[in-house]
Amino acid sequence: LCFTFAGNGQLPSWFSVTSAAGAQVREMHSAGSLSYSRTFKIVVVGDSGVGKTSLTYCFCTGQWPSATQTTIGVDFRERVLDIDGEKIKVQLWDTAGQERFRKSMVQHYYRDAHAAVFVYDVSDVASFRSLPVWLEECRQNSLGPDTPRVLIGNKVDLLPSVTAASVMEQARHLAEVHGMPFHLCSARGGGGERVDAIFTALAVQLKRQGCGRGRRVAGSFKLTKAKADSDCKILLSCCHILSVMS
Ligand SMILES: Nc1nc2c(ncn2[C@@H]2O[C@H](COP(=O)(O)OP(=O)(O)OP(=O)(O)O)[C@@H](O)[C@H]2O)c(=O)[nH]1
Repeated sequence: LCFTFAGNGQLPSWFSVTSAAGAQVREMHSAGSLSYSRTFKIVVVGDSGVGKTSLTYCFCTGQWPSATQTTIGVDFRERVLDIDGEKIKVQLWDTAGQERFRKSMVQHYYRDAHAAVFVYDVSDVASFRSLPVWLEECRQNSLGPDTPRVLIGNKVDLLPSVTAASVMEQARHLAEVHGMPFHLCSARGGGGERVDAIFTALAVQLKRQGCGRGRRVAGSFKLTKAKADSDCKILLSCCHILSVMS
């Protein structure tokens, strides 16, 4: 119900070479058998419907999701990138935008996160106005100004309006004030490359900052922290579903 390990062996294994901020990045869609030396945990937050699921799906699978459903609790999507010769798992935590599906789980989403991605919908001013709330939630969970953060204005494929343009200016300003890069993109039709570039650049930045060391031994599937993490997440999300249902 809650878990989508997109790309886990479901996708054609292809990769291409590109560069992000001067780094050599081999992009490979994650397969279950791929080994990696460390994991970057990135939380993706924003109002319900801004496109968090679509963006994370797009990055991890290279495809546009034919349909999405409101996220309950959290979804996990992963992709292994080869950055400067090191295989790194980029784990995107696609969190629920709706308050009733977050509740007491919030602190677990943020625990040990290396970066946060804030998303708003350029066609929905309210989703932009909510950003301070998401920034504050992150700050309260130890993802403050020292943590790499990115602001994304999604759905630029929708017709531009005067309001959208003025909101973009305000978004630029907000990003500047909070010291984070601001990107416009679309998870829909043809926007995949841009989405790729945004998340890849963030992963490169995390590598340069030395994040995620000492998490998992490459190729080892016995007693790994990743396995324990994964089991923990399943348990936590089950508890959350039960609490929502009751
Ligand atoms: N036109 C357009 N529609 C998009 C884009 N990204 C997402 N959508 C649509 O917006 C709707 C919501 O997308 P989701 O990805 O489910 O949004 P979300 O932020 O994950 O929502 P919650 O799970 O409720 O927090 C869906 O109908 C998507 O198809 C985009 O870039 N352009």
